[in-house]
Amino acid sequence: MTRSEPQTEAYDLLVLGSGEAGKYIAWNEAASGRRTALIERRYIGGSCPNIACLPSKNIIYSASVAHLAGQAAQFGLHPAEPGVEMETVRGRKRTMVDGLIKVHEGRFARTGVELIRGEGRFSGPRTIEVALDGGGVRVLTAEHVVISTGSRASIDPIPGLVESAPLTHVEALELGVVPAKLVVLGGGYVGLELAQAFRRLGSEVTIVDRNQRLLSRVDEDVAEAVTRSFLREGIELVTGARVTQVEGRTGEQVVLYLEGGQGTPRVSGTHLLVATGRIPNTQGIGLEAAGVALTAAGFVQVDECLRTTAEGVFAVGDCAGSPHFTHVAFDDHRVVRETLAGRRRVTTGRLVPSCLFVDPELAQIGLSETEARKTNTPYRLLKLPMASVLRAVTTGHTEGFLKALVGVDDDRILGFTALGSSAGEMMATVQLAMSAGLPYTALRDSIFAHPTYSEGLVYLFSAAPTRVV
Ligand SMILES: Cc1cc2nc3c(=O)[nH]c(=O)nc-3n(C[C@H](O)[C@H](O)[C@H](O)COP(=O)(O)OP(=O)(O)OC[C@H]3O[C@@H](n4cnc5c(N)ncnc54)[C@H](O)[C@@H]3O)c2cc1C
Ligand SMILES: NC(=O)c1ccc[n+]([C@@H]2O[C@H](COP(=O)([O-])OP(=O)(O)OC[C@H]3O[C@@H](n4cnc5c(N)ncnc54)[C@H](O)[C@@H]3O)[C@@H](O)[C@H]2O)c1
Repeated sequence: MTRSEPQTEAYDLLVLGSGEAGKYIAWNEAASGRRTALIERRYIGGSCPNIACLPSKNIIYSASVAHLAGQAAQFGLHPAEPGVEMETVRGRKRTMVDGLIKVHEGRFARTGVELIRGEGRFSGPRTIEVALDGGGVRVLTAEHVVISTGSRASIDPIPGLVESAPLTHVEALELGVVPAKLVVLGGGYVGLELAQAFRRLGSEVTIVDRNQRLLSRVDEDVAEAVTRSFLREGIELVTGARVTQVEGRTGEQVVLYLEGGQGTPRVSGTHLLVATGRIPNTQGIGLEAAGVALTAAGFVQVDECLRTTAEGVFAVGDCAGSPHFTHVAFDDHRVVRETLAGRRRVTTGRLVPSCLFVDPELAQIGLSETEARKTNTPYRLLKLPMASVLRAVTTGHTEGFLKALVGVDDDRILGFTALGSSAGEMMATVQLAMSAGLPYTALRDSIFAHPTYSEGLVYLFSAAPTRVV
């Protein structure tokens, strides 16, 4: 008996993966009348609302409440009996995620995007075969296709690592128990945020990183301040370490054998979290059949308008090698939207902010001091301790500093770093000034409400040495 081949169904637009850029492109195009389908194998709305940004910030917030509760006496309150119910912490996160999924489903329905649940794979140019979740196959083709398949946690080929069944962020954010002793491999964004959160929820935590210091790409004074605050909270750090072997199983007992690492031969724990970077989801999805080329690093090769090497096919977000942030993926959607509309918007020259959600928070935009020195860019340096920001004095959150680089030939703001409470919010104000090309004096001379954290910007920029004309 021969099985009949599924008929090819024609669309105006197909999107593979429902991450940030992909979903917005789909919603936008469908709302303007194009017949659009989006294929998603698991996470409605992509990683951000399901397994990444938002659930991690939800759990980080629970951890910060636990941390504050531990300091109750300082605020004149009777200290609460310490105790974290991780199942409740997880329940709060799950409720949020369920709500976000409903919001996404509503938007798919309202905009008229056909949401197809299944695993998609190119079978030819602008043609995708979908193995449907409920069984069966559909073959879809379209005038335009957007690849928005994201990335996943990378697991290095270290002997015994896979066998130890380590947690990635996905499993760590689903824990119903607080690990007694958590080893975090990788002290980057994911590692630092989750290490501090689990420490505050009650775990003993050790971070192991191959670099000589944490945050190797940020200015030394910033990295030192973050390191100090981590050590003060009792987080152990082993840097400059190469893991040669892993033994045991996560959830029971794991041992990491090290070379380097300031002479620490091994670290052990009950749980291992791997946070050593990302791998783009670009393998096994038939990109060869679609005529879509990859870069040497495995990202989809794109031009400044996010067009791939195949006519009519775009790639966006992590899989296209855009800086791995949800706000950048969102901007990728604008680039494709404008390109589809025949207008020009590009990815080059974007001012990309970042915010690391540790406490104190670390927000950065533009040029760092390290980059300025590397590129021989002259600058005036302004620095203000958070202890001089009156809002911080009222809350007691005085750790950290504000730092800005201002031009020497003009008054442009070249870069800004905030390490402190509400750092991300303060950065947004500076970012707006930078993108509008305003001189630093516009912030210096503004009237910001007192006492807000942003008021600190007035004091920071008032400290600028006068430009020699
Ligand atoms: C723990 C963690 C915390 C983070 N926190 C932040 C933060 O605070 N702020 C920030 O800006 N960024 C943060 N990021 C980064 C951010 O999550 C990513 O940059 C962003 O989600 C990338 O979006 P994307 O659209 O490229 O991919 P994704 O959101 O990963 O979407 C890709 C989607 O495609 C689907 N898919 C893949 N292949 C197929 C296929 N063959 N068929 C069907 N569907 C498929 C996947 O299931 C997924 O839903 C964090 C990342 C992690 C891991
Ligand atoms: N707040 C945010 O915006 C946020 C939060 C989480 C993640 N993200 C995004 O997700 C990306 C991925 O995060 P990540 O933390 O997985 O990667 P990362 O690149 O930020 O950090 C990886 C760290 O692991 C270390 N490392 C790599 N291999 C190692 C090994 N074998 N042994 C020891 N150390 C090793 C690296 O030296 C580095 O410090 C980030 O770059 C960021 O773009 C953003």
